[in-house]
Amino acid sequence: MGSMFSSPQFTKEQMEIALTKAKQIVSSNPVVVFSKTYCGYCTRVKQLLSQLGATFKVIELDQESDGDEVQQALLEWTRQRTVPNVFIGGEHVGGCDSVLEKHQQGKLLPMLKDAAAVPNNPAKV
Ligand SMILES: N[C@@H](CCC(=O)N[C@@H](CS)C(=O)NCC(=O)O)C(=O)O
Repeated sequence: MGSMFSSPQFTKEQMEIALTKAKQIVSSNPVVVFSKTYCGYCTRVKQLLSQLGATFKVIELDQESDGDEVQQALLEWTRQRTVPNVFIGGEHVGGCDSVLEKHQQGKLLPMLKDAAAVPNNPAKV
């Protein structure tokens, strides 16, 4: 019995590699959406970011050979296992609910601007 974040199916080295990869992607892109192609919540987030004119990097975990390791690494890093798992400006934002909430609060576009993920005069949604 390990902690709730233990990952008996992967080696420590696999997890280190996956975490390093996830952090490298997050630090080198203004917006990152860890996603799965069949996930409707992911589609919603990608749609909203597109409507806002944002540049964003999508990692479809169900299409990556190391997707399960990366998902496990994201759980250990962010305490979130589900997709979408969204980062803006290197900061963890959360899932679809969190992103939509930020948008409803009028906070999403400013975050995207701060991260230089949108042009100066993006379309309003
Ligand atoms: N409340 C979450 C729902 C996300 C969710 O349920 N995602 C599903 C896929 S549609 C998931 O990650 N399931 C676990 C998995 O795919 O490993 C959100 O707003 O992002």
